[in-house]
Amino acid sequence: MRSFPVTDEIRSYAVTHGSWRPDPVVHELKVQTAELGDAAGMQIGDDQGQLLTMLARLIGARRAVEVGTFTGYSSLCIARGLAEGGSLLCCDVSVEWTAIGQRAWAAAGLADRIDLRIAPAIDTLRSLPAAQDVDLVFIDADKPSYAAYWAELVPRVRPGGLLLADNVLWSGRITDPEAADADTTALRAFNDVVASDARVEAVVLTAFDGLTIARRR
Ligand SMILES: C[S@@+](CC[C@H](N)C(=O)[O-])C[C@H]1O[C@@H](n2cnc3c(N)ncnc32)[C@H](O)[C@@H]1O
Repeated sequence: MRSFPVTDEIRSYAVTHGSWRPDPVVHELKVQTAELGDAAGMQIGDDQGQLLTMLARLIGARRAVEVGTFTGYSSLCIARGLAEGGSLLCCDVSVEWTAIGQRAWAAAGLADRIDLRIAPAIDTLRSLPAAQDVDLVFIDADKPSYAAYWAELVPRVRPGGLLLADNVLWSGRITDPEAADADTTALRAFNDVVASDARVEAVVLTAFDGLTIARRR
């Protein structure tokens, strides 16, 4: 088994050898996000963004749901991978952060594909129709609610659809016996829920901050 530390240089090399390289819209979005200070660390990287686009393309996603939008970069990556006529429902509680995203989506010509709901995500998800017609889900919000989001979303994902959950290895703290904070504890419980859920088949990528990819049976 080979593994090595992924430096910024390696990540940049990888991204420039993939499709969907950062363009001026993405550059401006990153500049505005960086101005937020520490919060900017919540934004996914370009390599993960390319993967989101590719996964959406691979399954021909038309209906997608994102839980945790922040300044809209992951949403932009999902939206650009949607099939013609596709739509993305975005859930967040921050008007300030998502306003940055809305400007980027408009500049990228993707605004008409994205429906932003400002409310606690659990309320938005519970208000969705029960129909099993969602193709792709990306969970990247408050960690203690991951299991509740999962419970709402799994029944709504169509067979062959994907549920993705970010940060599931939590910078390695997930296996640190000294780590007993609420987020780490919740992520451990969430990972156990996914691993024992017979409705999906799942893999936990050790890339990024840990990404679960679960395929609905
Ligand atoms: C890690 S950030 C999302 C990052 C984003 N996916 C990206 O890559 O740019 C988490 C987001 O979840 C949102 N959030 C936290 N608690 C929430 C809740 N209960 N309901 C909806 N959104 C929530 C925060 O406002 C924040 O924007």
